[in-house]
Amino acid sequence: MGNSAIEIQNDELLSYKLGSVWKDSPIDGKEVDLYFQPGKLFFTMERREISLSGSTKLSKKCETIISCDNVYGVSTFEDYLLNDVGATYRLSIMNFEEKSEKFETFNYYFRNEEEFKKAKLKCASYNCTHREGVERNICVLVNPISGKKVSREYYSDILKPVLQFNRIKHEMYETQSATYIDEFISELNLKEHSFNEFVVIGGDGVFSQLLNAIVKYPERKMIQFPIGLMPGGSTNSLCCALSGKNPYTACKNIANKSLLKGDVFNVKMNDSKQSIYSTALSYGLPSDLVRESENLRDFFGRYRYIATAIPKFISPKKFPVYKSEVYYKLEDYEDQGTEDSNTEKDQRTNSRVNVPKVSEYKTKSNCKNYKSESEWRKIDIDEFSFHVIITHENRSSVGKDVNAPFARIDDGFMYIFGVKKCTRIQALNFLSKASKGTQVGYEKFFYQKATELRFRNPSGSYFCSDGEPYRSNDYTVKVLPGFVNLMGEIVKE
Ligand SMILES: Nc1ncnc2c1ncn2[C@@H]1O[C@H](COP(=O)(O)OP(=O)(O)OP(=O)(O)O)[C@@H](O)[C@H]1O
Repeated sequence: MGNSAIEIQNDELLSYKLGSVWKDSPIDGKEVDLYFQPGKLFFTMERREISLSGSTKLSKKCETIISCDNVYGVSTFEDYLLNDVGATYRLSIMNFEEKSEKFETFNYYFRNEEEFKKAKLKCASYNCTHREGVERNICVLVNPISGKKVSREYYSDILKPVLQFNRIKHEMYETQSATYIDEFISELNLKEHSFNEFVVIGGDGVFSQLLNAIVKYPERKMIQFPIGLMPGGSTNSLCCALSGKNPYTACKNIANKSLLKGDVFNVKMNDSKQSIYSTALSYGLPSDLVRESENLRDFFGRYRYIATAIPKFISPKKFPVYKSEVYYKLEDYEDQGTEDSNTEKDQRTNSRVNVPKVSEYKTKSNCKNYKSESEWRKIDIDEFSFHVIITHENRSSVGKDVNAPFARIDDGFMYIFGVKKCTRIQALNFLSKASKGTQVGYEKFFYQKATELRFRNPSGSYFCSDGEPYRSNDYTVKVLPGFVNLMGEIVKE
């Protein structure tokens, strides 16, 4: 927010006057005119009378500017005050003050009912309570022990005020144990609660638990519910792909209900156990680190992986090598109708409107027709330091590194990437390159796009998926394109 009379007066022709209003109070508020430049600004002009050599002229001075980038909602109210004022017509704008990281609300009281009704229509796209004609009702799941233990704060200080301002119904539940989500979903009575969306404030692990819990009950169609994420966990890889690292951006995507179809993958083990994952399936060093670091969670928190990794890099023992036979299929597809959807999506991004959203647009991943069944091909490497399967770029909220810059959550593919058998020095070299994002060209690095992967690993070996270890040496992984409705936008950094 700022004051710039000249800029606004030049731009005034592009603006729509919402009405003549009292600022802050219908009784003794300042009289101003409220303007709106769609996707850009709300601003007010103060009307003042100035005397010029005996005659009086009306002059206008810009009074308040609110950038749409910082608007988290616009609500309208028809209040009836029990005093002389009678009916009042209020338009409230929720603004995020970046410097103080605080929300503030601007209230404008219309003098004229007709103007208020027109203003309400003009700002209709800011009505976040209803999307696609349906009243929203969100089940918010908060993991109080994940990551830096900020999930509760993210709920009370960011999400809750934004949902309340936008009059979006929600109920919050804190996970009470490691099995809470599974039990919660199995007992959830949708007739009683009528939820139609989920929000997870926590890490990749709880999101994965939710996904696996809801697919167990296909008849309840919860997989159709949009799922929003706020980065309360240690790594928040999926949230980083949807909203970046900033909890406010994540909250805005939830308020907007900005939807995209996210790819996940399905893992089938030799004992026919099957699960759905969203973040990463790792084999080799990272999977050992996850297993070995779990008992350090209480002491080191999100730094437990680093605490476990350091001894591996300084120990005189041989640097670990992991055998693995990897086969992949890459089915080709035809892209249909993506031009329209991209144009619409670009317009949305360019408009810089915050809370309003384009509710329906085709996403890339629902527009694919597979052309041909491809054959299994073997990756020409048998010994690795590690390999990882992901469906998105795998950015962590802790560091600046991006593990798979070639992957996007809605591109319809998964990717296997990793480091071939290497020495300790080469591994350190890789880490240094990865921290600068230059690992893709490194000779020890490899990656392969795939629609299906099959693994044959030494017996007794483990892999880790979404932070959970599994013992299996024979497993198949298949991408499920556009399987889950996620609230977010592809992060471009
Ligand atoms: N109240 C609780 N007590 C003990 N464990 C819990 C509780 N609530 C959730 N959990 C477990 O915490 C684990 C980790 O959760 P989560 O993924 O949110 O955080 P994280 O591991 O810190 O972050 P990330 O997955 O992004 O690295 C999950 O396996 C979940 O089952």
